Amino acid sequence: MTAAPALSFVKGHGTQNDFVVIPDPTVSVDLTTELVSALCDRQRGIGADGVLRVATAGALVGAGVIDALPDGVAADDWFMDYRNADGSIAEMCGNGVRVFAHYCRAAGLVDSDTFPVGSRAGSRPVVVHRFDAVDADVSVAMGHVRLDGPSAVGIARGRYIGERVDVGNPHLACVVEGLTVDSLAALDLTTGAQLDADVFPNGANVEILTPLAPSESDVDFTAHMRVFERGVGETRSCGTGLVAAASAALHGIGRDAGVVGITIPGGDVVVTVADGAAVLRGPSRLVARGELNPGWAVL
Ligand SMILES: N[C@@H](CCC[C@H](N)C(=O)O)C(=O)O
Repeated sequence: MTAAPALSFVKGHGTQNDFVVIPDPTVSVDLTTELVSALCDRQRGIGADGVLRVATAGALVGAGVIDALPDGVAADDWFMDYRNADGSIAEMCGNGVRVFAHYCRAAGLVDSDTFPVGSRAGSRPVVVHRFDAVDADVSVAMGHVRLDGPSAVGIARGRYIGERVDVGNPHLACVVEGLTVDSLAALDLTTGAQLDADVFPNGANVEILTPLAPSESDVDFTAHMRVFERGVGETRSCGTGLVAAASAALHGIGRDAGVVGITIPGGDVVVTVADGAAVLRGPSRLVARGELNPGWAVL
């Protein structure tokens, strides 16, 4: 048993998908599974859906945290070293990139509103449309979206068919015919999502959404969604999941492009799909900053 180290942190969220941000430019924090789960624990830690370590890609390669620079990522790029609440590593986190970019801009790590954020899935260029110390509005170029065909998931006593979608990380996006906002809200996600392990050997995130409704506003369609995340459980939002859901829903009505506004329990985002790629736009809020005491948890 070891005592958890003293750490400086920032707490932030993107549509209530919340993160403990750990600035660690020298990569001196050993982000073990135990440390990450303690940080994310809502009773004994700060509480969050995940951890975002802030360091350059080059420093993370030098420390052996990542093996090599991922595609398109330069050594000097700020890199989002993302961990799920259970301590597992995921390739990408769309809401995390918004919060990460907001933190980098507000902390003065970058002096431009457009810059690349490194992730294990590759470079994710961002545009910070506006920011202050607390709030920001950020777009993330989420890269290539790959639709891989159908699969099924069991949730409570129901079985849902969805589209497998790779957004750098794996998803099953299920558009449910006849699902209303009320029946979506009533869905029981407490017992998790049972995926086909042969199809998803590394697990996946599962999105359940209402069919696209045509919109008269500044988006083409709207939908409502809930999500069950790999390594976390139900969260109030998932950026990669929103991109997967918008892409699958458009595909389901025979379109490969469109602007979709999606409401999740944590708020609203806009996903623009075109040319096999997507842009995610939404808010970021930096809620608090502080210091964890030495020995704040026993690991
Ligand atoms: N909340 C994230 C996704 C985080 C990773 C996911 N749980 C996984 O394991 O793939 C997002 O906003 O995209």
